[in-house]
Formats: sequence, structure tokens, C-alpha cells
Amino acid sequence: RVYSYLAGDAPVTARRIPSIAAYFGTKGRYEEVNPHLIDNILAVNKLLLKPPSADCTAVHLTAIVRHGTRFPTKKNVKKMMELHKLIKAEASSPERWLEDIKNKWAMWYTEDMDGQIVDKGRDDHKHLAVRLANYFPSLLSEENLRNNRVKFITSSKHRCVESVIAFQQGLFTHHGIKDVDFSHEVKDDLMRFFDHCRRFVEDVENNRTALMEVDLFKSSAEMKRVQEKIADRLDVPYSRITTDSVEAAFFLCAYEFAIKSENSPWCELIDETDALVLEYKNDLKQYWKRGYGHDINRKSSCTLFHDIFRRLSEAVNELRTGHVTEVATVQVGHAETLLPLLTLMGFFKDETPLTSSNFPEQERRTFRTSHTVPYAANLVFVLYKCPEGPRLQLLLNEKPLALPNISDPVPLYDIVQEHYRDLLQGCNFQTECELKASTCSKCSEL
Ligand SMILES: O=P(O)(O)O[C@H]1[C@H](OP(=O)(O)O)[C@@H](OP(=O)(O)O)[C@H](O)[C@@H](O)[C@H]1OP(=O)(O)O
Repeated sequence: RVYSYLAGDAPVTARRIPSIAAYFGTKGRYEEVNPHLIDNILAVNKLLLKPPSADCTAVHLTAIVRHGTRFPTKKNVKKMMELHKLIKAEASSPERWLEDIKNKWAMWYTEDMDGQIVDKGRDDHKHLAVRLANYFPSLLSEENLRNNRVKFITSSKHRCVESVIAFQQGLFTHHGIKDVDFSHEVKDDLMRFFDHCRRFVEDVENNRTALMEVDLFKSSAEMKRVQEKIADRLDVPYSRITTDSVEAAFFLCAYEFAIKSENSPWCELIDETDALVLEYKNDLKQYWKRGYGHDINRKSSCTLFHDIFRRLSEAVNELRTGHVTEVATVQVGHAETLLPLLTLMGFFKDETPLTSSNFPEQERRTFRTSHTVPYAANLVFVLYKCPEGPRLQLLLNEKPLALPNISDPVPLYDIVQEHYRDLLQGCNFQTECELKASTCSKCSEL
């Protein structure tokens, strides 16, 4: 049953898409950053991704991919259950959508779902695999798959392992391959580097003050207004609607849409003004926990950065012999794998840091996870062999991504190496992640 709370004459697809779907941040569908996929999930825009020139050929790609659509984590299921219980017991309003929440919509989320992948998430990866195989037929080819020249690496988390298997299924189905075994390598030091960086764990993950700006924004006038508006819509006292209640309503709309493609009655609790505030709160969390907020966030991704460029340089060196052994590497991780890496490479950096007090000025911020890291987000490094030398193109979510301060959309690999020289020669994970005696509370135990 598809809920539709828009005007009956709206186009069918529009009726199914909540008006706030563009603001779900890291809980947004991949289709919202690539709307042409809504009507044709396998659509590819070859013009968009033609080689830099007719005499260039793609010889290697490395893809860093976030897992597909997943269930809410345990902590958010608890918040969602709390809100649903409150509404059933205390909310009263003549609105039909509230009647639907109270009498038709049943709580089906359980704590043990805890972030596991859903079927839509498997499809996200199957379809992405087919589109990438269509973009790069000479790399993700049947012959290369059969000759083990395509490598698969994943985080150990269920949602990532299931995603990489679905990605492989997409490729094998695309090529009609039935007699090849799937294989992938679990490498958490690469895909969950943040767990292995002691300074990140100490200074950010386990440090209550690290996300102070998020906490301050939760007490801001903007957030208070959202809480009051929701309380008014439910006709309950302001004191009953907390910031957790607001987040739960937003996430219920986001998950019902991402998992079941439903414009559920939960979406009626939040209007676009509210959604912009909640999108900013989530971006503040990602900025201070995974982005520019703390230096160690981006430095913890040094291992992954070096691994990517080691692989690219290996392919460049092999070009001299004419034969690249590893033509593609697909690496599946998390939003917190992609965001620190994008930050380390200088992408999506705003002049003014995101803080709890400058939400109005940040309306057009470039650090916006709704546009960069939805489910199945992917950062692809494509190496081309050209007469003038190897060139590198970056794609984010199947769209060209210009390197910061480099005008050439597909620069010479030498130029890219020069641009990142300091990181390539430095950015030592051990050095960056070791605990400084002054900040380490349990150094003696290490
Ligand atoms: O708010 P939740 O619990 O969903 O946060 C998750 C992260 O989800 P995200 O904030 O990125 O939407 C989850 O990242 P994912 O890419 O794996 O979905 C992360 O793995 C999980 O630990 C939660 O992050 P947190 O920083 O521990 O809140």
C-alpha cells in the first residue's frame, strides 16, 4: 500500500517521493543523487564518462563504495519505538495521516536488525555493478573476472559483506557467468581504519566533547522550533517532544522510504524547513566526527589513501610493460570510510567551519552528505593510458569529480601525484594515530 499525502493530481513518481527526501543525509537513497535512475535503474550516461580523448583507454579502476541501503541501528530503533509509543498513547489530531500512524502503521523495526542490509541494499550494489560494467566494459569484463584480475575487499560488517557479494552477483549475472566462485577479502584496517586509529578512538570516538557543536545545536532555537511544531501537529505538550523524538520522526520517514519506497505518514510530521534543520544537525555530526572538524578524522584515513595510490602507481608502472595485472579493485565500506578520505583529499571544504551557531550562513555549504554519501555512494579512481602519459579521473556517484585546485578534469597522473606530494610522502598512519602522552588516559595499559 503506497501512502500518498500529496495532491492526487501529482505525477505517480512524485506522489511516492516525500517532499523532504532530498535532506536525508547519509540515510538518503542513491536515487536522490542520481534522479535519472528512478525510472531506469540501469541507465548510464556514456557521454558523461567518455575517455579524456579518443586515443586514451581505461586500464585500471579502484572503487571505494559504501554499503547499500540498511536497517536502522539499534540506538535509532529504540528512539523510533519511543516516539511511536508516545503517539499511540497521547497524540490526538483529526488529520488522516495521524490516524494512519495510530491505527494502520505497525512498528515493524526490531533492535536486532541493527544496521543489517535490506534487499533494496543488495539491489543497490547489483545495479551499481552493472552500470559500472557498462561504463568500463574492458575492465569489468567476463575475461577479467574469470582470470581473477578483479579484486574485492570489504569491511567485516554484515552490511558490507552482503553488499560486496551482491556487487559480484550483479557482475556475474551481467556476463552470464555461473561457474565462478565468489571471493572477497575482509580488510578492516583499510575499510574501518577509524577503529584502528588510537588517537581517533581516544580524542573523538570516546571523547564526549568532540561533538560539542552537535550537542549545542540540539539546544538551539532552530531545533527548539522544530520540536514545538511537531508537538503542535500531534497536539501534545512541548515537553513531550525531545530532540530524540524529532530525529526518530525524521528517520522513520527516511527508512520507510529508503527500504520500502513508501511516502509514509511519518513524513507528514516534518516539513521542509524542519528537514533543513535536521539535515544540518546530521551534517554537523559527520563534519565533527568524520570530516574537517578534527584533524585526526581525515588523518586516520592515511592507510586507505596510501593503499589507493600504491595500487594506482603499480598500474602506472606496469603500463611500461604494457600489461596491468590488477585491472579493478572494488572496496566496500561505510560513510565513515568515504568521508574522512574525501576530507583528506580536500573535497567539499567550506571556507567557514560548520558550527552550532552559523546554520543560516551554511545554507549553501559544500559539506552536505545528502549530496555526497547516500547509501551505495561510490568514489571511483579511473586510470587511463594516453599517448602523453597516464591520466586519472575521479568519479563520485557516477559523476566526474574535479580534484581541488586542478582545472583539468582528467589530469596527468604525475600532476595528481605532485598535487598530493605531501600526503604521499607523509600521512603516516602510525605516527598520526599514536597517542600523545598528554592526551592518553590509559597509556600505561597500551
Ligand atoms: O545514526 P546511526 O546510528 O545510523 O549512525 C550509524 C552510521 O550511520 P550514518 O550516520 O552514516 O547514517 C553508520 O554508518 P554506515 O555508513 O555504516 O551506515 C555507522 O557505521 C554506525 O556506527 C553509526 O554511526 P555512529 O557514528 O556510531 O552513530
